[in-house]
Amino acid sequence: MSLALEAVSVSVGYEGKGTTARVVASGLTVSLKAGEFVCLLGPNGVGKSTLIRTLAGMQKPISGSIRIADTDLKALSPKQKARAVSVVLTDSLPQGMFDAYSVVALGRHPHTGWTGSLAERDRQRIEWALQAVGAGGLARRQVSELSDGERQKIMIARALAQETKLILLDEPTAFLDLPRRVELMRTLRDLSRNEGLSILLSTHDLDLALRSADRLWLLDSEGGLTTGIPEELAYAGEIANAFRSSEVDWDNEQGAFKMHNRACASVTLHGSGAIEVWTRRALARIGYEVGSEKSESKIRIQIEARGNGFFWKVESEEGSERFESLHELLQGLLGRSHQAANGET
Ligand SMILES: Nc1ncnc2c1ncn2[C@@H]1O[C@H](COP(=O)(O)OP(=O)(O)OP(=O)(O)O)[C@@H](O)[C@H]1O
Repeated sequence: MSLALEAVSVSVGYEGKGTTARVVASGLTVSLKAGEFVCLLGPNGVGKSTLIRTLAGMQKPISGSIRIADTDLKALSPKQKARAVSVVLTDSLPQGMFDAYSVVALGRHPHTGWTGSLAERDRQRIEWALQAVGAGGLARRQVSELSDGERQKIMIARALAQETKLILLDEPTAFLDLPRRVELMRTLRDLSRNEGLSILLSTHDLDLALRSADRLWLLDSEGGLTTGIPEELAYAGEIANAFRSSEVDWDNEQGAFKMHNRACASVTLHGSGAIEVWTRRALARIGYEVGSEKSESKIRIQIEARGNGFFWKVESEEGSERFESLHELLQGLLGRSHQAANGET
């Protein structure tokens, strides 16, 4: 399969004052296949934006070579580059007195003549790009009057209007609410599959990336880059390593980070279905660890069905208590913790 993008031994960073460069990440050898949808993940400040800007030819690599569709990036003229790769940066949302259609039309620049006048084909592509990101209704609105999320969509439509086979996006979901983030990821993934576009996007949305990317590029705080399919990287503990922190633990069964458990007591929990899941989460939130049946926990919580709802029975050395709601259960347990902390019996 041909490669849409290939980086060999690339170091990225910034020219320092004098001769020393500030290297952010080095020795990066990585590629993006045609039609592949890849998410770039990594903790704050590891160099995701720097890498995206470098791969897009907006800043020079400190060393190494970058090829786009088998051509050295350095050999491309600005117009050839604009036909080969489009970029969406979060810090470049459009301002000013333009309507959204005009901003998307700017994406046609590499395809129009020197007058910039739009042919029928250009107009069709602009319409298609607006529809593809669900922004058809925004076309005649002034960009200065759009929300950040709406302007983000317009910038993505502009990149689509540019009609490149390679699209690089830096945190395109940053301003979107959860349903819009899911929609956008799905749209981009479908575009890569249906239109054969190669898409690389950086994101902090780990869960969405795990669920939608064909492959992940994982940049760690030592500047190392690990790539692989999401499930293999998660299972092998690579994601946990890249985001290691004293505040969170990676839960390999849930495929998510959870807050580091500073458990004040252990309980056993008996129940099933969604109510069991949410009871478990509520207990974890107030610092109770749910142990297995074999654990030495002295508190046993049983969830029982009652009519359309549930009640919670708590058995311990102090006797048995019944709580009519999850809220009451938590109040009861917090009362116990408080008494224990004050040495009361
Ligand atoms: N113009 C610049 N000049 C010098 N250093 C910079 C410049 N821009 C960014 N940096 C530094 O480069 C490093 C990587 O920054 P970058 O923005 O690429 O990280 P990131 O992974 O995208 O972070 P985040 O997840 O917070 O967006 C940081 O230490 C940052 O301070």
